[in-house]
Amino acid sequence: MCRVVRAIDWDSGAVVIIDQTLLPGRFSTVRLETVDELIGAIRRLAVRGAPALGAAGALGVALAAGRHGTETPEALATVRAEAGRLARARPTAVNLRHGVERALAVLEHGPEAVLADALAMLDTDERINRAASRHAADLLLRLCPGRRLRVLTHCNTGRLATVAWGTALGAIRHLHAEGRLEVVLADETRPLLQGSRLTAWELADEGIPYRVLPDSAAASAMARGMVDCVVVGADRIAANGDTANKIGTYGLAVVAARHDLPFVVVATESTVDRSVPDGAGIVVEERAPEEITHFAGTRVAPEGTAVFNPAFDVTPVALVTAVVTENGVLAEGRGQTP
Ligand SMILES: CSC[C@H]1O[C@H](OP(=O)(O)O)[C@H](O)[C@@H]1O
Repeated sequence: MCRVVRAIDWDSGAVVIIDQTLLPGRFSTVRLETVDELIGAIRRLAVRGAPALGAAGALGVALAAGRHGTETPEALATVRAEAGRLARARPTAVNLRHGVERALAVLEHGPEAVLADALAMLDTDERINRAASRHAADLLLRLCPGRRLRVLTHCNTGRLATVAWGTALGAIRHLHAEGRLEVVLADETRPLLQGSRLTAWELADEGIPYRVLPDSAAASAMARGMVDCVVVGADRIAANGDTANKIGTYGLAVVAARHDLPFVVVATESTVDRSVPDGAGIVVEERAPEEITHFAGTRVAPEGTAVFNPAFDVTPVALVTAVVTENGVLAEGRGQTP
């Protein structure tokens, strides 16, 4: 197992991240000393995942406050302007905005207070993720009694997407630790391959059995009886439980419902946006065409190819067995959970 380094941390006046664009081939950390550098890292998904982005939001405000100070109205205005740009770096992931807002709430108390609060957030992240994923694992065991589970998951929701442990992948870690996991079926998760690059890297590092599959094979795997349940993360959850998550999640929910398989969303309360009544109000990030027209830097689609490249989709809560957070079941869709 590699030395457990947090996906995002603070060191001597800089935000330090694992550069996830280089995994699994190269494990490398990057020091980010300005908000603009942090925004760039967020936009290219060097740091990613809802809870990790929440930490990035809070630590980014600490960077700005430390760099500009908070003594004068002009300094405060500069910090707030940088914080606003940071919060907009990825529009769907509400944790990023929540992390920025949390930090701005203590800005008047000075840079040290902002940093102390952000570091406290880092330290509580693992406890929160372990609690949310514990509730999810217990639910999965109630829904699928008596056997070791074959769990299909999408994207990456582990310690690379959070500060520690993970949400959906955290539930898988609990199941594995208790001998209740047979295999993880990890969608590769095009176009950026968070599944085959990052989830596979985390699972291999811990000796957790897994198979990677094309996103397009997930429906067939469920139809062929290879899957007991589906567990995914979230990037924004509306007040009614509608969930925005990595593109492809909605299709998994439809097929899971078709085959009457449990479909469980694991998230933290910080990913719930109660200002949005339902999924219709969730802004979905559109990403660059090159993510589709190129593969590993090589053009694979003709010049001039138009693309549709949303980073997320929205799953109606009616298709979800349960949305689970550190407080337990937040919302239920398809019938009562036992
Ligand atoms: C534990 S939150 C992980 C969540 O974030 C991912 O999106 P991205 O890789 O673009 O940051 C994906 O939607 C995961 O479910």
